[in-house]
Amino acid sequence: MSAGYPNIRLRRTRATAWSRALHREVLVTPADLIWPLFVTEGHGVEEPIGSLPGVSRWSVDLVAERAREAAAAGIPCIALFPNTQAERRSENGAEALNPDNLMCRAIKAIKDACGESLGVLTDVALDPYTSHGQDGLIDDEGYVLNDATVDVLVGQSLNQAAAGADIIAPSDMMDGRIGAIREALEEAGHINVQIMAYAAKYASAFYGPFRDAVGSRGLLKGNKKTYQMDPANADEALREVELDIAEGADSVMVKPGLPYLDIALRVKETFQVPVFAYQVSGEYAMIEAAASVGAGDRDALVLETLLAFKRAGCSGVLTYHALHAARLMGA
Ligand SMILES: NCc1[nH]cc(CCC(=O)O)c1CC(=O)O
Ligand SMILES: [Mg+2]
Repeated sequence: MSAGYPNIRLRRTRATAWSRALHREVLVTPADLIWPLFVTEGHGVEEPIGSLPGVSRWSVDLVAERAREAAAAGIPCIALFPNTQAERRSENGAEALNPDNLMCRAIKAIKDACGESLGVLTDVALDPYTSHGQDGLIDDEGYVLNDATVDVLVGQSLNQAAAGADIIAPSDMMDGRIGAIREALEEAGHINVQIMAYAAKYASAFYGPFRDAVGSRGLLKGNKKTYQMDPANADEALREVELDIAEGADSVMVKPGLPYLDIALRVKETFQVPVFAYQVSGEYAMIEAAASVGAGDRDALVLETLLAFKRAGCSGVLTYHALHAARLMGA
């Protein structure tokens, strides 16, 4: 008698819906989702973003409404990104340090609206504030300066924490910024403000629509390859993660998402820390484009990709589909 077929038939457990449900290895629920939201000036303003169909920038009053909807749908956390007006952008991104900037006003409005029912994650990097669209301070050749940038990022982080941010998420990829930010938060008494490090962030072609959303695409000359990672590298991602954990990160992120699932899995298996993936703007646009030409069912595509992140060991996913997905799961 053979040890395999026909005694072993892997199709047995797949034969019925109840059995498939019983044997499912991972689940994705609304509690796995972080919803990125774009903020713009004004009152009662919604600005659709052309390259991100279905995603808009919202004025502070309306972003607080979106946040309430997220909490009601069971989403635990939102992520905020500001579209800073051109006249408030500058060479050194000083608006990032303004305690009354768009970001800080949005944080306060959301915390007022939602209190402890919703976490607010804030992006730390200078690209929404610089006139050149780079994430840091640049020298005469346009090279992004590491240590001088870290000093500004520390100030930006303290500014966001003072406004009420729950999770500081540095997306700049400067060396040493997690340790510097952690130390400053501790000194300022923000001992329970978390840091989610964009630890393994790649110089990716999938960020285009995001740069439209924050208004930096037209400003950016060149690329971000001197600080974001080379898509060819995986071992290097583990070194990035190891350092950020040692410097005090509470959780780490891999970005983009689906094309880098191998990185997420290796990080999880190597370090056993909370790992998040950012399913970025270009990935969202790809799913929307596929669905719009009938190449796949939108809802099924969305849910399948979210499940893939859970299978790869992620604690959660930043996705522009979050509210829609949470409602699908609740249905
Ligand atoms: N600090 C920049 C930043 N923070 C989040 C994203 C991309 C997110 C997305 O594409 O959805 C980017 C783009 C970039 O590095 O140019
Ligand atoms: Mg690093």
